[in-house]
Amino acid sequence: MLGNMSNPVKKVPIHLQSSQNRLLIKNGKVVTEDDVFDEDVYIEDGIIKQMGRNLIIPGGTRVIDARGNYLLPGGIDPHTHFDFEFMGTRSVDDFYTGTKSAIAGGTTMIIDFVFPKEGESLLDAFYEYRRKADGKVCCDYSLHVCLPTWSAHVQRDMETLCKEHGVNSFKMFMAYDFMLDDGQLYSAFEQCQKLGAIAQVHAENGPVIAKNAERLLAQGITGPEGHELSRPEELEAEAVNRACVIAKQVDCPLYVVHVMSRSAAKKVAEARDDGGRVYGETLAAALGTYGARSEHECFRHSAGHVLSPPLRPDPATPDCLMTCLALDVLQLTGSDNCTFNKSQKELGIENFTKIPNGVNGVEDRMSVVWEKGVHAGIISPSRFVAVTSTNAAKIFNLYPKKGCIAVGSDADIVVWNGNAVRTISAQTHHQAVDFNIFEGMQCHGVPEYVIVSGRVCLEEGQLRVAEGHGHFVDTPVFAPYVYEPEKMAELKPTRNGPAVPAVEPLELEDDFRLMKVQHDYILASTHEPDSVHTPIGKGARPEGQRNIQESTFSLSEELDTDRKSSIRVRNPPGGKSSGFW
Ligand SMILES: NC(=O)NCCC(=O)O
Ligand SMILES: [Zn+2]
Ligand SMILES: [Zn+2]
Repeated sequence: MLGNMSNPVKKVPIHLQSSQNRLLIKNGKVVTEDDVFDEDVYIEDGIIKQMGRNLIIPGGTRVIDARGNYLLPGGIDPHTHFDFEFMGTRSVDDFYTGTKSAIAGGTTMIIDFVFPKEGESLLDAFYEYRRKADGKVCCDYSLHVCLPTWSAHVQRDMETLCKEHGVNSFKMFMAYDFMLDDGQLYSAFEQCQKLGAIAQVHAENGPVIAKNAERLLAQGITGPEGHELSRPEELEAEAVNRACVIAKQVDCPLYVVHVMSRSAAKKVAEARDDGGRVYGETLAAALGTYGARSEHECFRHSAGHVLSPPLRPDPATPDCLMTCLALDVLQLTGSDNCTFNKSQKELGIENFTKIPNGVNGVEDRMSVVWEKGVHAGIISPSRFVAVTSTNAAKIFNLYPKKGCIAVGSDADIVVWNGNAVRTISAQTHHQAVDFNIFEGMQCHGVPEYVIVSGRVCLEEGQLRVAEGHGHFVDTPVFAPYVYEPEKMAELKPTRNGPAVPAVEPLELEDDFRLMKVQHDYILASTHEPDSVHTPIGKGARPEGQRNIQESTFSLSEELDTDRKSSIRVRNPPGGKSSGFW
């Protein structure tokens, strides 16, 4: 007997009857950082095994029809803070809710930050984060390590972390009580360079912020509006510049986390023009919203938008930062997901300096970047892939295991419907936090399927994550993209497999078209047929969308020769951006 009403035999969904470790995704448009092409993708045991048409595959393989949709490499969020003790409280999204939400939005890997408590060694803090995360993560993850102090012990632990624990990035703060001074930054950068690691900076001028805050509080400005007033964008730009100058002294690659303003982005561009190995990350928050909301009368609402560096009041900032991503002035997007509920934000109800700093974004980053970038006509789908996935994989030495769809790579794939629309809301998001800075935003770009290491975790709106399914992934030192960029051509996977002979870079004309939008220039990949990619150009924007000219920034009338060559090679340590500003 098969079963009865009191003891029914569970009906097994058809797709689970086939072997769960084999999957064929058919009829999708594979998007890479520099191409879009029609190929099927066959996955076995979590790895992409074959790509092409008319593949010969074993019987019993589950088939997903991705017709009309893109296949994107799963997003890599290089900046999250799950289960983070900070400003007298703890962020509410932990490694389970955080990675679950990431997957719901099309992100299949995160990189979090180990933050040592007072008196705790870097190594003990690292072990503690591994304990917190392993067993909870629903997708793969890696760890950066923060340096809240500087000492010989810290220096030794950095070496151990790099040599024995798969860490290749260290974050230093130029603000907060735990900031390093310039001499300490110099020493920390020097150690990073020696180890083949990447130095990351939170760039703000801490001492000047403290003075500003003191003055504002004395004037009776105690509410959330004091946050941005105490941290104007020139203090961000000054610190970015200082960090770049110090890194240059010791030839250390520098990654500027959360670039939040036009002024700071300009400093990143200048450092890159000057030959510096400098990489800039901006946030979904900075691209999807701006700072006017900190004047909102409701404390929850304005405090909910408090992060550092702050959202900027200039409404042109989001488009400016997106254009910086388009032009490779900035290379990647993170979320800086660091979420606090109403009662936690209220720790600062009488004093804005005590509002726990942080916002959401891990779930919505992909949709926000698609909406404000691709749908708005500023970046192509290929550039979207670069700034949401591939560049993070390259900088942190995870490529080509992560960050691309290629034979031999991990099967972290998103079947992405660029035309479907969803409305972001705290009522429907998967995060633990009770607020969403993107509340009400309509986003084109919805993941139809999210495949994490070969496992289908999202389909038909149903999220089926597995707690503990993810693994810690080592980030080896001396990332070729950072330390030996000339080797990148050898690493680039072909459609048939990982090993390739070096290829000549494409000529500019083959790779991009330069289009004039009234008085502004936009770069767009020429690889997408117009049938799948919104054409960019004067009058070509879908109805109701803002023309780029409404922003207060504009690009130069002509890009100079150096700029063109820097665009051609995509990652131009030293490519010029003169004329952009
Ligand atoms: N960004 C922020 O306000 N909170 C998280 C900590 C940090 O990244 O500085
Ligand atoms: Zn920071
Ligand atoms: Zn952060």
